[in-house]
This record gives sequence, C-alpha cells and structure tokens, in this order.
Amino acid sequence: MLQAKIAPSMLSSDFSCLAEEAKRMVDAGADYLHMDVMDGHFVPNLTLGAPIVKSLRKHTDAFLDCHLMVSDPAKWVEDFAKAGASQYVFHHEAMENPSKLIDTIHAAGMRAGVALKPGTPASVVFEYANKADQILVMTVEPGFGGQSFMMGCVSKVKELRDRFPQLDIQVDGGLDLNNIGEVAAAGANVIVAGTSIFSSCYACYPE
Ligand SMILES: O=C(CO)[C@H](O)[C@H](O)COP(=O)(O)O
Repeated sequence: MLQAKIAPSMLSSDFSCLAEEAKRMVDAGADYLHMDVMDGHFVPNLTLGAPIVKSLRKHTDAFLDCHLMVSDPAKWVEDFAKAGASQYVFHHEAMENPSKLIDTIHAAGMRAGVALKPGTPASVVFEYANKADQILVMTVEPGFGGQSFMMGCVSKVKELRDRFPQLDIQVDGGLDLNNIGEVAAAGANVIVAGTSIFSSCYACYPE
C-alpha cells in the first residue's frame, strides 16, 4: 500500500486568517494544502481564485493543490501557475480534450490532475490517465464542504488503482476517521479532508 498524503481543504478554514490557518495545518503534518476553486457555474458556489493563491504563496512553501471546479479550466492555467500553484486539477466533465490540457499544465510548470464527479465512471480517464500526475475521485457532489461521504465511489478508486499502480489517486469529500481506512484499502493515496480536520482543531468550529 502506498503511503497516504493528507491534504486539508482550506475551504473549511477561517479565510480571515488564511496564512495562519495554512501554517497551523502544515505544522500539524499536512502534506498538501487543498484549495477549492469554484466559479458559481460549474458548481453552485463561489469561493476563491488565483489572487488568493498568490497571497497565500507569499506565506508558505507548502504544496498548493488547486482543485478547479470551473466551467473553463483552460482559461486559468497561466494565472494559477504565476500565482504559485503546485498542482492544477481540472474536471474531466468540463473539457472536450483533457489530454491536451494536461500538456498545457505541464508546460506551465505544474503537476496535472483530473477530477471525476461521483456520477462519472473511472473508464473515461483510462485513455489518458498515464499522462496525468493524479486522478481525483470525488466522494461528494462538488460544490460544498460538510457533505456526507458517498461509499459508492470507492469502487472507482479500486478500479483505477488496479489499472494504474503508480498513479496518485486522490479522494475528496466527507472523509473522516470512519471511512479513511476504506478508501486507503481501495488504493487512494491522497486524502482531502476539510470539515473533519478543521472541526477537530477548533474548540468552537466557525460557520
Ligand atoms: O471539494 C470539496 C467540495 O466540493 C471539498 O474539498 C470537500 O468537500 C472537502 O470538505 P469536507 O471534508 O468537508 O467534505
């Protein structure tokens, strides 16, 4: 089994002190900082963009794992590369030619990842997964933190791990101590957790 990396989702942090929140997560052992980028169109929520990543980059050397839940992911590659993003993860469902976008992301100096909504089968990435650095299997419908984990998505992790033994497979959504064992056993090696990590670190969890 591959050693799992932990990626706290900064969506669950207190945005008014993002740099301190990031430091707190890194000091607690975070491997990545997961940045949820939502455009209010691909998903029904609006969060952050490249200017926030750029500001945070001035305060941390951490691996900034940017998950683009946006309708036009090709449009923002350069901005995120300039902002200091380490990895650029876009949705298969948003692209007609995902393979080409992987090349563009690599040329911009970032790692490239491809995300799948719960309803999208793993087989859609089989053709080009070897070019990607990571496949992200969403275990909630993208758009909001704090949702319940969808156990039905775990079989996709196993399917991908069986075909691509060396690939990073990330899971995101509703992860906590009740289900992390299950996804790790299926082959996930990058675990995103928002609500569970941040709520356990606050005496009083912010809204
Ligand atoms: O991508 C996301 C939402 O679309 C978040 O990263 C994800 O939901 C993590 O938060 P939680 O652990 O609270 O589910």
